Amino acid sequence: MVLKIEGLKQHYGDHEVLDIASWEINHGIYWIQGENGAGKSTLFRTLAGMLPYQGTVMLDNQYDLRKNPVGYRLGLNLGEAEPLYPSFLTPADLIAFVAEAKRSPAGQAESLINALGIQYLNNTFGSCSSGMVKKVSLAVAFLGKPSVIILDEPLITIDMEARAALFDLIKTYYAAGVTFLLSSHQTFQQEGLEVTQTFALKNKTLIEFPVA
Ligand SMILES: Nc1ncnc2c1ncn2[C@@H]1O[C@H](COP(=O)(O)OP(=O)(O)OP(=O)(O)O)[C@@H](O)[C@H]1O
Repeated sequence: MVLKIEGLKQHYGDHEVLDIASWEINHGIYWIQGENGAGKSTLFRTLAGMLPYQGTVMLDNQYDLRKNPVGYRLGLNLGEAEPLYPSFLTPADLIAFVAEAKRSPAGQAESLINALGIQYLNNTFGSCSSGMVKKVSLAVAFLGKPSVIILDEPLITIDMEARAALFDLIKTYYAAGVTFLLSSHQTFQQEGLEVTQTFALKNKTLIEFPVA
């Protein structure tokens, strides 16, 4: 089991967004669909350990998000839908910082930077285009040796070249054993990406999609 959720509840104030009794996945590429506001980003942020939650989240049968936060966080990366970084920071600073935190192997950051065509590494985020910020956030999501990479709306704002590079990266990392959770309002099919299973986030929970 790569990822297992039990009794997961999530709310903002009185507004309950997630109520997932049980969900588990093995190695694969999973497409998480859902209407605007269904709770996809909330689920991903919860799985990334960014929000307090009720329930249990377990990675690789051994890292409980609450009990083994360091092992868990080394094993699961999130690329946010609309990443925001301090405007004074540079992509070079951010990538170096995350590479160290995620214990990234030598040369990995450079190869991701090249693959995604990230330029102007030493200009501040304040002067980067939104597509460039997104590319940096995608590179950062691959750093280290994660077991799971979650990419929330990975296709927004990036150009065709970066899109092709991203799908190559997903295929390469998947072949090396990484599991992906992807959300997108566009289909992945035309990119030649074989999705293991599709789920829809509906009525606060994850259901197999299409429903049999
Ligand atoms: N920080 C927050 N505080 C309060 N409510 C929030 C917050 N973030 C999200 N919500 C609410 O939680 C619900 C789920 O939002 P979420 O962003 O997780 O949905 P989503 O499925 O990712 O939507 P989209 O497809 O539009 O990105 C929405 O009703 C949203 O208004």
